[in-house]
Amino acid sequence: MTTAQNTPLLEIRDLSVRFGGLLALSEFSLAVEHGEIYALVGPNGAGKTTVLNCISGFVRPVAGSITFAGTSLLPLGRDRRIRLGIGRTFQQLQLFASMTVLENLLVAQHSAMRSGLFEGILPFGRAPREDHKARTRARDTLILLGLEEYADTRVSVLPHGIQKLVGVARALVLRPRLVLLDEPAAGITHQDVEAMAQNLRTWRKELGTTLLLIEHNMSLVQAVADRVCVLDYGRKLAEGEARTVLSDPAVLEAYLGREALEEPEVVRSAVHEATSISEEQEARREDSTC
Ligand SMILES: Nc1ncnc2c1ncn2[C@@H]1O[C@H](COP(=O)(O)OP(=O)(O)OP(=O)(O)O)[C@@H](O)[C@H]1O
Repeated sequence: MTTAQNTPLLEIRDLSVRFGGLLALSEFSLAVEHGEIYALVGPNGAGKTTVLNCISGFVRPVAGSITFAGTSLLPLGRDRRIRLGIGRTFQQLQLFASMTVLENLLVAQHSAMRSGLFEGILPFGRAPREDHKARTRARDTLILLGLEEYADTRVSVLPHGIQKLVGVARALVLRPRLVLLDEPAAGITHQDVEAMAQNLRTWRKELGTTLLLIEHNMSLVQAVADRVCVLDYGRKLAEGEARTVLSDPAVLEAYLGREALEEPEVVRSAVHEATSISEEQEARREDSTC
């Protein structure tokens, strides 16, 4: 193992963010290892998206540092961060709805080219060989995500679950080292959640991508996350293996409120919910680590 791999791929130290009088993040620290699937969870307004926004450059913290692959991120603009290998999906998908799936992936690469991500690649039309490369990469990404049948379909007519996958494909087509996923399971069916869990494991394995995801869907978190961090009021409340962290009374209280915690039945069912990883999920987790 090289020295670079001995240090975390992403390291956040003592990050604080203010929005006017609101302290959205307070001395928040986090380290994500190479190849890890790391989940950030917590109640609404806890500060999860703010963490992702700080990493990708949409929000500037008032204090702290973020290091990615040994490079300090905070002095860098958003394009530079993408060029370093940080990809991202959004809660609001931000796809071009009137374009086809393939065109969305080509546009993503085109934008990256313009910002210098793929140095030497010229815009479409002017360099047919490079256009061919971009199309090949887009098609490969669609195959990896099982989306090839939708390549020539307009995004607007696709079901929401498929659109979410297209959002992920758009991030993965640039082959990021780290991908930030903002609620990949939001608004998708139970069946799609299963598929999403399988996908996350496949992407990690096939592309060697490290994944940092925000998620409210605890089934998905338990199925895929190597580690979980719970945020509450901008502070880290707990961190560790999903099953342990999600049954921690302090975590349950943050989600359910103190009154609910005093109701043994509520606690029992919440703990059950938080710890009931099916045998099937366990088996798949073991498969993916082979
Ligand atoms: N641009 C902004 N301006 C002002 N306040 C903001 C801004 N962005 C976030 N906030 C506030 O900061 C706090 C943290 O927000 P954030 O979106 O990071 O939470 P979250 O954990 O992602 O919530 P959710 O799960 O509901 O998406 C919230 O109180 C939110 O209202």
